[in-house]
Amino acid sequence: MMLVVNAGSSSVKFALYDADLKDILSGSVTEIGGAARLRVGPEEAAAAAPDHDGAIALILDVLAVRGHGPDRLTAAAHRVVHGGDRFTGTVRVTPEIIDGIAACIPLAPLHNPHNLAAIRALGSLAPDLPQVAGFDTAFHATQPEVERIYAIPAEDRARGLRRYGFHGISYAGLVDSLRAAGRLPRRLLALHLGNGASACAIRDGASVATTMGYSPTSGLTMGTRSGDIDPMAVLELARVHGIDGAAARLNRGAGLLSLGGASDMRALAARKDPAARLARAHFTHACIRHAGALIAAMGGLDAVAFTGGIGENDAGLRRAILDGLRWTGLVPGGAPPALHAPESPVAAWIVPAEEERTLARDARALLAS
Ligand SMILES: Nc1ncnc2c1ncn2[C@@H]1O[C@H](COP(=O)(O)OP(=O)(O)O)[C@@H](O)[C@H]1O
Ligand SMILES: CC(=O)OP(=O)(O)O
Ligand SMILES: [Mg+2]
Repeated sequence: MMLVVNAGSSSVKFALYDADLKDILSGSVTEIGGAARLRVGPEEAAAAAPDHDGAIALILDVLAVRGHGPDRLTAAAHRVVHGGDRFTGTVRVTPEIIDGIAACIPLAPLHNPHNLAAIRALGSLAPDLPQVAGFDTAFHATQPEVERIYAIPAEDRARGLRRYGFHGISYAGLVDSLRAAGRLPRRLLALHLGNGASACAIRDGASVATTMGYSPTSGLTMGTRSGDIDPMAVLELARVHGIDGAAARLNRGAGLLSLGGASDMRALAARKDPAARLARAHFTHACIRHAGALIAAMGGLDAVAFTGGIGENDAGLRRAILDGLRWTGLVPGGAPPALHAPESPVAAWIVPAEEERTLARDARALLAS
């Protein structure tokens, strides 16, 4: 039995699979630090999870109570968000790998610490349990050099200052799902819209360009992250608030939270005041504007796919984004999971994020090799 742990910026999701990757149990702790909720299978309830460490401990407790303690596991697989230059594939966790993941913490402060916390918590409960790490950055290793590099001096580029891209486990799973359904188009615009949000141009199943770069702070407007902001504005923030203060503002105090007073899209959708509307409008505009650049980067558009908590659930926001893409020829319509009218030359789909299953499949392949 394999346990998969997916620690995102606002949630920790988990799934248990048997040796054939059949589902045994899955669940999540969401809205960590806010009105946290624990879901185990079909049951959902309010939970005490003030932070990610609390959420991970809660999940391990719940699993143990249900007879799925660490002693019953044969392997664990973890999502790790930033792999830097070092990790471009799934790896077996060793002390050196843990050091390598820790070295990437400054690049993904909302993620890598929690990814490591889950690895360490299981490592101390079950020291002999094989653990595997899959990286969000790996899917983007196919991007061309012009997309990958920033136009900055060579010595700074040599320090690893380049675009990496994230949500790669989600995009890889999405490509697999569409391919399995016989619907993988040549030029796909994929939007992973969750607490963290990004979009990716995928040509023939491979990443060509994406909105996130050096860190998961750039690109689209997010729950608490700014998305794109001029580098000189970042320096001004650092001058006024110090470097750590600027980093905290850009990662934890910006985005929907700064515009609408809440980071949670569902909460914003329920409000009708101007601040909530502006936050949703900024998010929508960023998606449409970046979509244009991504469509150009892959030379046109055959299909759009929405995934992530917002992408899968917020019909109003999806409609607004698709309306903004009518210039591509896309005609919104149809019945979910299809989002396009029968005559539309461009398709659109909802594709549930399958990060846990994708991690499990990769981990199983690695451990079998
Ligand atoms: N029904 C819904 N309508 C609008 N937004 C939703 C809905 N369900 C979930 N969301 C939003 O999805 C986001 C969380 O997405 P998720 O992918 O689970 O997060 P994470 O990035 O932490 O993995 C939150 O902003 C949440 O409000
Ligand atoms: C990379 C990233 O932003 O992940 P999440 O959406 O899970 O926060
Ligand atoms: Mg996520």
